[in-house]
Amino acid sequence: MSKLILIRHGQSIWNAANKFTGWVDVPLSKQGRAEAIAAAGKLQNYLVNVCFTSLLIRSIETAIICLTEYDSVNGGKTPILHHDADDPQWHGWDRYEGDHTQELPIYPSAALDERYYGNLQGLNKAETVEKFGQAQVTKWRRSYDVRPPSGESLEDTLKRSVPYFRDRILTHLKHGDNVLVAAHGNSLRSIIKELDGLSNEEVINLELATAVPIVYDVDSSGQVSHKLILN
Ligand SMILES: O=C(O)[C@@H](CO)OP(=O)(O)O
Repeated sequence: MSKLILIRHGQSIWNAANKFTGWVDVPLSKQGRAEAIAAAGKLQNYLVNVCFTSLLIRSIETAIICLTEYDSVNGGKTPILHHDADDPQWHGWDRYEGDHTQELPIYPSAALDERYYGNLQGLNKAETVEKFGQAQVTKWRRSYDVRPPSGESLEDTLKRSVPYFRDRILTHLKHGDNVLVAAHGNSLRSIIKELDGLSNEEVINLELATAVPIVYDVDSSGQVSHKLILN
């Protein structure tokens, strides 16, 4: 049985400032780094073989912290980021084959990025409620198929994150790898919607705390059989 570990990044500086963040590439706050270190402690009994993150630094920082605090988690291997070789500015290190006995691959992908928050990005959430009302802002933040102005709905996010999950992440799980996925509130809500079979209405109430690992058991056919939240 493989382990799938999902973790929302630790608190970012804009989480602390209560700002809509989306694709703005804000780093972890000091508290967020401490949360990620605490999460690493909870993962001490889980050996990770491969890791996936978004392109955003808050998810990468969280992954790196989780994978560098304890040798029992990284198996004594060095985590190495494998960047997207399609970028025209790419330096060509993808030609580096690596040594899987010494190195733990981390694959960053835009498919796991936070939901694009459009015109709300950078705005304070409380001030946005004052301006547009709680009902409208709740619709923008939590409904399944309503888009925030010029942004992505959860459904839009699901349409990029879930195929990536099925193609890339589930393939590793079926082959017996334990996988860490460090991503975002809404990219993970969309993946959990699929894994837990939540309806469009049920997912509205799904909230993920920062840096709390969620561990699923996955068998070789890709079936999920157990869910454990490491509070
Ligand atoms: O601002 C964001 O990008 C997200 C996550 O922090 O916010 P929300 O809780 O509204 O999905």
